Amino acid sequence: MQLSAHEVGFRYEKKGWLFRNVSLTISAGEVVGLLGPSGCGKTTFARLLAGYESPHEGTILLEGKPLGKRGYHPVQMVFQHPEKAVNGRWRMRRILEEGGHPGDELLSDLGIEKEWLHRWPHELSGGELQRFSIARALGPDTRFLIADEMTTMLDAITQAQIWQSVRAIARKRGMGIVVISHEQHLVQRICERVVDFQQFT
Ligand SMILES: Nc1ncnc2c1ncn2[C@@H]1O[C@H](COP(=O)(O)OP(=O)(O)OP(=O)(O)O)[C@@H](O)[C@H]1O
Repeated sequence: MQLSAHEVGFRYEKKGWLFRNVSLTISAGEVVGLLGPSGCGKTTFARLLAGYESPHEGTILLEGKPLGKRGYHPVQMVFQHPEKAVNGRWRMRRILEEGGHPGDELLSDLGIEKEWLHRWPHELSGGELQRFSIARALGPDTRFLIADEMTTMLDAITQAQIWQSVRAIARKRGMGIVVISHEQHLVQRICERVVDFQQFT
């Protein structure tokens, strides 16, 4: 299983090219880092990989085929601010089960306690809430996870715990991960390969 970008280019309306000629392949089970200064287009590129937007040039292929527009998307994204990604008027169980029914094994692998399922989002810490966002993104059909500054807001211990869990799950499932972060040391510690995105701008 491979997720690949072939000579991908993107521009926002009335602006010049944000990036062009991005060619990158991520294989099942691989952990790839994307580094680059703020504003160079990393999040935009991540949104293309996850199918939120379409490129103006080039193609994004999963296993050699264009990404489908319908059904469960096998490339899932987790963002920096979990509180923005959840409905504050739903309890955690409902939020978690929005896209399916994650098994007990996944919840325990991510360190999610059963008791948290009855709480409201504001009754959890940022790290606890981010574990739910990750669980929601890791449906059984997820093949690639795009972690866009996924642990930037968390303290070093929580950050390390979450990455340990996510990497273990990825190894178990053969899932690929794209790590987008400003934190060079984090990227270098957890990624097998690091791509400097600035070269495409
Ligand atoms: N919807 C949009 N419409 C117009 N311009 C946008 C839009 N979204 C982002 N941009 C611009 O595109 C550029 C790239 O943004 P993007 O968020 O992809 O960069 P980034 O590398 O992820 O930055 P950061 O590391 O700060 O999150 C920025 O200049 C941003 O202002």
